[in-house]
Amino acid sequence: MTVQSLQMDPLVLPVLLIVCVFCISLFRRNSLRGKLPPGPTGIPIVGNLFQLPALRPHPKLLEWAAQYGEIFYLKLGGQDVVVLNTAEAADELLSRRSHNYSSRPTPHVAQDILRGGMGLAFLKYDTPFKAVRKALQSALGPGPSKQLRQHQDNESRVLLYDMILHGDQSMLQEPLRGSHGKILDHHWFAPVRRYATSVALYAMYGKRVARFVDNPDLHKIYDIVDNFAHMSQPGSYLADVFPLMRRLPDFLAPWRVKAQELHLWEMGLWGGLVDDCKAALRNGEHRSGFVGSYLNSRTTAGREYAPGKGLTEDGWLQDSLLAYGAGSALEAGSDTTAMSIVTFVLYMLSYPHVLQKARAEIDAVIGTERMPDFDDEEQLPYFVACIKETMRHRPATPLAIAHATVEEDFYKDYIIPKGCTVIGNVWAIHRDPERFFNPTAFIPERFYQEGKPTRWGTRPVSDERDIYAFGWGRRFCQGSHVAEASIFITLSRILWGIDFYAPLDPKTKRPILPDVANEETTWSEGFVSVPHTFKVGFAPRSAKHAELIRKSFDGVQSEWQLLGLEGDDR
Ligand code: HEM
Repeated sequence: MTVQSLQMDPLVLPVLLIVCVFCISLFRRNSLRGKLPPGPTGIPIVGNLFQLPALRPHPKLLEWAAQYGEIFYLKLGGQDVVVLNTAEAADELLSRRSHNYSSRPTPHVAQDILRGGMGLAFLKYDTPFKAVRKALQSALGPGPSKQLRQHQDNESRVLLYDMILHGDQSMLQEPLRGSHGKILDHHWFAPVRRYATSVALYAMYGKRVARFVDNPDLHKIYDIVDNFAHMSQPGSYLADVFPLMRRLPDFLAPWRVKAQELHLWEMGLWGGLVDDCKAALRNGEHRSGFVGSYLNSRTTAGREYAPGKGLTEDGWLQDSLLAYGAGSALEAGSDTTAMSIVTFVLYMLSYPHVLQKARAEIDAVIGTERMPDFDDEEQLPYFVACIKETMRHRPATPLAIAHATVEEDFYKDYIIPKGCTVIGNVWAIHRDPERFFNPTAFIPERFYQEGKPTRWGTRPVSDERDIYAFGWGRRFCQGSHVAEASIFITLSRILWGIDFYAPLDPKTKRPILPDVANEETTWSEGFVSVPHTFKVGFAPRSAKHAELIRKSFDGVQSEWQLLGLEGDDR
């Protein structure tokens, strides 16, 4: 073909251009793939999707961490995924470069449809997210969260009373099912969950949970949490992984119709709680809690009426976004806290010599005339070390919540693509033998120095961190101050005042307990991995302890009355 003939054919130039663009993109893709972190080989189209158990991914990710080291790459359907397995790599990318690593991968069905695009935990890193996070900081930040402590103090007194009342019930009968078929109203997990939900409900809406047996409102909260956890699980919907499926019409996409229905059902609860705070404000009632005070400020700024799911022109959260912001915080704070308390009880029963040492410390500092208080924390370094070691050994969220990149980035020799899911592998980091001697053993002493207060070591600042149970950077758990205070006050008081014991095997006379090391039989699936129910009995440690617990429960009832809050109904 001559230059002359090329000039003559008008189609040649565009075809050449297309071929060039194709070659350049193929070359770029190949060179990019060459620089991706190493990882297991997948199969075409689905990549590694079927190699990773969707509901219990952390053991497999630990296995790959041992094989590939600090960073590895997976392809899950169309999604790039990078997994960070050392504290150094995760701190560098998720904390120090958090301007780029603070977005989220979006589970399409759970976030875009079920949550109407407003669920806080999966909001992209943009203006609405920043506005919600900033607003919530006024209730959950280090300073404001201290104002919640009086309430946590009171609710923990109710929890102690409930445990005494519960006695051996869990050991003597199989747990009765609650109204929605899942909540175990008469199992000892129920009063612990009540405590955690009540604290979060008060922090958000100035209300409390006064009963846990046959309480449909409480069950609805648990239903919403369960449902979201299930629907947001990777692998639940093909439409999450293959975007083309999102174009199917409704009659071929029943998941969309179902998620739309459930969105209305969720809004009934979260929107109703906001409406309730609005009504209280209009009636001139003082309501503590984030939503009440946010609405108060918004009204003063002339934005009383702000329907919608985004932000007003001057940056206030509109009603639906406010409803989901508060609702998401309540969800995030309920089961994580409750199950951290339950997990601690399981570990203390599994390691009686540790329980004995922690209790001896508490007894020596507190005595029998009063209960432990927040101010006692520095005097209880071994006990705090036990909490930390439990959170290290069994973090409630073994993979935290995945982050996502906003822009392409480089780490060492590797490229991290734009829009890549980035998992901070808490499970592998907490089991890194370079960091923790004999990591599978439960040894609170690793965090303990006699005579020195134990730092929590859970803060976002990388250099002061021991453990990563609350995640990283600009997505770091916003409720960590509330969570730590709850865990400290409830558990120090339980160890102080209550004897807890597992049933004994009639033949061996050994306690019947789930094995903490058995992943499948002891721990639930799901992104919050918690113990399956197990039997425990509770009794006051002495008549004196019992009297103090009962008196303080009565005292709290008077306080609820003074505060205009519902009294406990048992
Ligand atoms: C032991 C109890 C808790 C644990 C283990 C826990 C753990 C976590 C983790 C791992 C994350 C994700 C962090 C990341 O993306 O890097 C998170 C996010 C969050 N947590 Fe917690 N949490 C607990 C209690 C609470 C409480 C009590 C509240 C509030 C009352 C709360 C509110 C939140 C919120 C609002 C987020 C979402 C932050 C975002 O996406 O930007 N959490 N939590």
